[in-house]
Amino acid sequence: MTVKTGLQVQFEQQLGDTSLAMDMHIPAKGITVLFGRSGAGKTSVINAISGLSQPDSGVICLNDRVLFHHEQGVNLPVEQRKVGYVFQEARLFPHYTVQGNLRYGMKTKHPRSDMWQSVLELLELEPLLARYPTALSGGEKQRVAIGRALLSEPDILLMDEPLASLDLPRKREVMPFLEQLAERIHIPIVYVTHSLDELLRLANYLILIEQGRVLEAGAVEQVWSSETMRPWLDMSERSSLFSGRVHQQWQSYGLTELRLNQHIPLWVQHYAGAVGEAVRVQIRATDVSVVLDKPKNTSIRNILPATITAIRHLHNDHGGRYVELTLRLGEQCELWAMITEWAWQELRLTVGQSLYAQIKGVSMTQSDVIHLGA
Ligand SMILES: Nc1ncnc2c1ncn2[C@@H]1O[C@H](COP(=O)(O)OP(=O)(O)OP(=O)(O)O)[C@@H](O)[C@H]1O
Repeated sequence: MTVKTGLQVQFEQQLGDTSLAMDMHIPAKGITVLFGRSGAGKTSVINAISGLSQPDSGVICLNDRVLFHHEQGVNLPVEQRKVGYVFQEARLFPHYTVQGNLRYGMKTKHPRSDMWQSVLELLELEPLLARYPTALSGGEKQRVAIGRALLSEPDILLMDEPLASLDLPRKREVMPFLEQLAERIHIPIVYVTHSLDELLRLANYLILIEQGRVLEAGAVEQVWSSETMRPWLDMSERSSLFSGRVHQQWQSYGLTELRLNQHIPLWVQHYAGAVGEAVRVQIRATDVSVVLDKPKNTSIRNILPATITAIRHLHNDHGGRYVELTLRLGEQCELWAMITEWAWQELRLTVGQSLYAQIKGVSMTQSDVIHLGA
């Protein structure tokens, strides 16, 4: 195996009746989400990386450090792997204050003050330092657990469903801190989740796992639109993901113009971001319609030239019939539109046909635009 930066994971492991055969590369920076059904093998990957379990064969390398190499007999113990681990439950020591919990995992009792300070600031922990865990909310506990993991100065951060035990308001409270992590912490972050919402908000890179194997891996926008993702998304959730940037603000109308994949303009409801800020945009297939001739005098603000690249007939359990169109907007830029069978038939749509995609600016709200970085 050639040494690349980031994490190389290739191993086989028999766990009860399950045979795992994992092979993946995790980028050196950003959040990599491991996604898949219960029992697919996500936690087993985390355990193999951290050293909590030992594969039967294979190699695990973090940058140029070998953590596990079956043939060479290398199997670094957990404490030498420089791994930060955040579990579903915060697992704080109840008899220590937040400050005591944070100091617990630190290598030196007198850490570099800039490190201590930046973790406190990143996770807004300063006001909590004197409290005991019993006086913290679930979300606050998780922020302390993340802080404790970061203060151990790890080379990689592993997070196994860190929001799963929190209710929705607490999840929303912690999510912005997690979004910040990818921008501010320059180590690989591996994040296990079942939640599509967490995946959409946090993943830079996505690895789909099924029955102990990697089904698909790549940039989240690319994996999201792959066939492998289809079983996860019911019709109302079918959507396209784009990376883009804030291009201009039109304050008097409360609108923001984004540019998708650098050049495709998209007006959305006001998004509070600076010009140039990187964003991810989710466009639901049910919010996209098509028209053969460029419309005039229309209320719709986004009218984009497109070509049909695929047509798929779908039906739901309630007898509803739909047609899903894949529309090419530009190089590596595909948009889905969901229309009725009736419209498909009347417009005589065919693959290769040129037309216009229409997206109502008012249907694109703050929650569809996700901050990615400056
Ligand atoms: N120690 C073990 N002994 C026997 N089987 C195991 C052991 N650990 C895990 N397994 C099995 O290996 C498979 C993968 O488990 P793993 O916990 O990695 O899945 P997962 O994708 O993380 O699931 P979940 O999302 O439910 O946590 C499962 O079928 C599980 O039952």
